Amino acid sequence: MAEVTKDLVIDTLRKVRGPDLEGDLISRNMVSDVFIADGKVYFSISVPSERAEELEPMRQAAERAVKAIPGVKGALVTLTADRKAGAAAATKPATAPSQSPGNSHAGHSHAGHSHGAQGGRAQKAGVPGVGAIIAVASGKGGVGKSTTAVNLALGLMANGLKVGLLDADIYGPSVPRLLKISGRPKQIDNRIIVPMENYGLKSMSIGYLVDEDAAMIWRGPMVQSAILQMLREVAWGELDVLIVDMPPGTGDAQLTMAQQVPLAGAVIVSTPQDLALIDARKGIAMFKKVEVPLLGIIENMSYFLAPDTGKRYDIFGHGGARAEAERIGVPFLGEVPLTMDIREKSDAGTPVVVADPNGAAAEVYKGIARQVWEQLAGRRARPAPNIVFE
Ligand SMILES: Nc1ncnc2c1ncn2[C@@H]1O[C@H](COP(=O)(O)OP(=O)(O)OP(=O)(O)O)[C@@H](O)[C@H]1O
Repeated sequence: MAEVTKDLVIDTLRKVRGPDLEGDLISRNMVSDVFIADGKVYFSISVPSERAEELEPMRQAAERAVKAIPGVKGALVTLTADRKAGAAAATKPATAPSQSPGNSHAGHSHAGHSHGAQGGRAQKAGVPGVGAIIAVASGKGGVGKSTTAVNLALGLMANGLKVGLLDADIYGPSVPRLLKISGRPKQIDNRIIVPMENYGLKSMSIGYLVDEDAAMIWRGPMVQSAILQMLREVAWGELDVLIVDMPPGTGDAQLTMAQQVPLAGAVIVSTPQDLALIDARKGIAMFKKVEVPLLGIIENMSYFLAPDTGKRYDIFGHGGARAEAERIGVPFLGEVPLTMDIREKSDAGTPVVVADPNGAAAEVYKGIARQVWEQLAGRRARPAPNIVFE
């Protein structure tokens, strides 16, 4: 079979329309460098950050077009925020005039810093047998939050801890697929649900309980009670840590959830681009509001790791999350590379940490898991401070 070349990919992308159906991706100069390794094609498309969501179909069209090239075994296309070359990630983002992470992006009331203190953590009872509950959140969808949550949970297990995973994404549960679990959980005493288990990881998800479309029509209060039930009426047993895969975004629903679940800490997943970082700041502001300690930021799809040579390429403006974490004084927990392996293994329901436990990606997740655990331990050793950053 003919070898797939960069020129061939570029020619194909000339046929993919640009935003507003004007021109094509190449003539509009929107495509990053194209990498090809082992028949798989990787590149990113620059878009104005405010149009990212709306341009998702364009990303999909590009991915489809490239996958259709004879000889192409796979394509991984991401959107990146439109940032002119030269605006190094390490410098303060020129597009973000906000003064502090807590103010301008939260979209909620700015009235006073004591907000949320009354509804604060003290009132929330823990879950018997569960040592610590940690939320994995992201400001926006599609940054790889669920993939990170699952591999982080398995990474904690690989470090010798007893771990559970609660999928709090009622409208788009991904844990059943990521852990390749189907069927319904058992009930004991007509009330307590036995968590489902695969790879030694106990998990609970709305996807185990109702048919796919059923939860879509639920309203706020039903969603909340479902979450609390999955948290409290499940026979988790003794766990060192329960990871909660939060729903994406930072709206009121997420805020309520962050308020109701007795969280010991939160981890924010972000991609390197400004676009996701702005959203990450919203996530940080949200946890600050409900006084949940921020354990740190994980940068996902941070750099591209070529599968054949193992060489690292910083094609996505890598480093944005680390710089942002440093700027606002939040721990930086680590960088996860963009690899076809992570995507394919996730999609097949065999997360890399179990599929290839000694591989490079698994080591990355295990390292991040150690960082998370250390952050948590560090915070517990100190007499619970209310304000955890700034
Ligand atoms: N480091 C990575 N390398 C390659 N692909 C990745 C990586 N992280 C996540 N992905 C892929 O990106 C896609 C989105 O990931 P995931 O579903 O975890 O995101 P999410 O933020 O939880 O999304 P949503 O908000 O829609 O639930 C998936 O196809 C996943 O396999």
